[in-house]
Amino acid sequence: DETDVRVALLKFYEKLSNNFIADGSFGWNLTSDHCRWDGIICYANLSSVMVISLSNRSFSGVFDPSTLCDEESLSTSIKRIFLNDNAITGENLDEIGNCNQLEHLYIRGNQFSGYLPSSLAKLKNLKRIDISENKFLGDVPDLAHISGLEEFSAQLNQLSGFLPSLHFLNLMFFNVSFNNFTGPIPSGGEHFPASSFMRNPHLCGDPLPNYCSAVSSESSSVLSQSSSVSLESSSDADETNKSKKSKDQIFMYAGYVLIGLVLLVVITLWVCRKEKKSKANDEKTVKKVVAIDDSISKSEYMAVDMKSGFSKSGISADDSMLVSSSLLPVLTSPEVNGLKFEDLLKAPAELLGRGKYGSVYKVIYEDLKMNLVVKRIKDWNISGNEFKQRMKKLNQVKHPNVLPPIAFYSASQEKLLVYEYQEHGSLFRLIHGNGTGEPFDWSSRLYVAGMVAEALAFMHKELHGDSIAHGNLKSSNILLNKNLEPCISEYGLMVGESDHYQSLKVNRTNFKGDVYAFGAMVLELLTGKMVMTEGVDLATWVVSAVKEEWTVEVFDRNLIREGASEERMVSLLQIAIKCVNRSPETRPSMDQVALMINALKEEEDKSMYLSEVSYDGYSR
Ligand SMILES: Nc1ncnc2c1ncn2[C@@H]1O[C@H](COP(=O)(O)OP(=O)(O)OP(=O)(O)O)[C@@H](O)[C@H]1O
Repeated sequence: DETDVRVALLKFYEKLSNNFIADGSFGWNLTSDHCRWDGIICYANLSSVMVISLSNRSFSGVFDPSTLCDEESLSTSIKRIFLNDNAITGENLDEIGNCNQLEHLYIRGNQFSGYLPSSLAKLKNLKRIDISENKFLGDVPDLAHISGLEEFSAQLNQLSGFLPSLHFLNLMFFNVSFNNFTGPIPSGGEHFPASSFMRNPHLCGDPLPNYCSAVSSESSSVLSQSSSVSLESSSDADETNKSKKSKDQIFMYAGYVLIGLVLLVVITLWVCRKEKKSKANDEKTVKKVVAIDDSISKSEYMAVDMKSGFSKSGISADDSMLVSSSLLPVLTSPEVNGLKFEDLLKAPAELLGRGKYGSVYKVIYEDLKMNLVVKRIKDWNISGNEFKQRMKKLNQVKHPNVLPPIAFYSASQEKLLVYEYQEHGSLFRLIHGNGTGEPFDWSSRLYVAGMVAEALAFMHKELHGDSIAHGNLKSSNILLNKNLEPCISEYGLMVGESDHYQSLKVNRTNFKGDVYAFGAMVLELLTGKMVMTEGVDLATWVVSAVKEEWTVEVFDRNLIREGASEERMVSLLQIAIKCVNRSPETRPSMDQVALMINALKEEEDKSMYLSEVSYDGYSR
């Protein structure tokens, strides 16, 4: 009953705030509706609690899960608990296992200590857990049977023992760096970057640079059956390994010295001959240019734009000859292994778009199962080396709703990026019509907004340290993949600020710039209007319409006609308006945005479910 729920929540609050008796200042008291308390989100039309969101509130007391999870109406309703970035302690978290609906548990950046509760294994619905930046000790309970787990973040603790074997292929976030884990990285772990495992002195195997010795692997398989066996055999193996390594190192350094000497001789010879050859080279260059142009004109399918685009480009004849015999660095797809720059030049191509910063071509490459898209970026102010580093970095960060480049090419004046062609078009086409009159209903729009927000939040989190934002987020860069799910394309190709944003003085090339662009895109979804039409900016128009209390007028007529929930459309509008705040510091982070949209999605799902149930005559 509701009073029991409030009593339980107040008990939880008192412990969290160090026995500070709730005085109502926080909005929590026995007589008010708990669904309106700060930090509590309930299901739509119900009084059951779905989310407890109390991150970053300076709590320094104890998290006692029994206060929540022993109260039946809470344990069967709570899906998400967020207590990040407080100074909360807690050693006995055992009762958390009774909150069996829990999907997200975020307690990052607190003072938790002691062992992780084995009852975590009972949370069969768990999707995301972040216990990083605490002082947890000992083994991680076996979570292998929780097949829906998407995130396991446990970095910066004092956890030890063997790594749990999780369903690595389903995991989107995994990080156990800065702990004391031992033994080989379980299979599937190699899909994550080394930074997910680093600073665990006794971990070994792919993707870490240190191999596992046979002894340590064997002992690990024995040890994995019995966690109380000593680690002596593995330290013997370490010794053997060390002496083997030092011999290997001597050979390696000798090799380096030899290669260095050979290089020195080659360079000296080359410098001496260069002067003599320079005259002859001038003649050759002319011949090479002719040869390249010949090969292009021989290709009967090549679209004129692509041909002239490439041949007029800043690629010098020497560069072109060089790449025509070398392969394009392939990032993800093994299917394009062996792809050459020359192959791209020869393949039939169709211009998809030409912008201020370059052009995009669809390339039909018959040897592959897929069609390709080649994005040519001109005058990108980034060195070849930086570009390669960036591509490598982006390649390490994978999200199912972010389209990765599959290969790239870098020359002095331009860069090429190769993507897989997505035949279902872009979000821009879906919103502004493609002539087919396909309906784009409210729940699909909300779904798209939520998915893009989650994917962007993921990229921001993973690339925070490298400061790589999307930089050019807009509906034409959201493509529908083969499952018709939205996919963010062109992440990290910061090509400067696009014109209309420049006029608004919005810096797009940082994370808060992405938040602005995301907000503008959500406004486009809600209104069905272009982000910029004849110099009028959508965000400014919407904000002034809302001030004038014309809120309902801004929504796309199709949404009104469909009978979409006005309450939830207004909630999404308010989230978007927060994102397009003129002051970057005031904009929420993408993590917060994703959280808000997901809560809205849950409300939408719940209300659809309720209306279906009452329609079927089962309810009340
Ligand atoms: N991988 C892809 N598959 C299918 N269509 C794509 C792909 N990449 C881009 N496109 C489409 O090609 C068109 C041109 O892309 P381009 O990136 O030049 O346009 P833009 O996003 O409007 O401009 P820019 O990104 O340069 O600011 C767009 O309609 C875009 O949706």
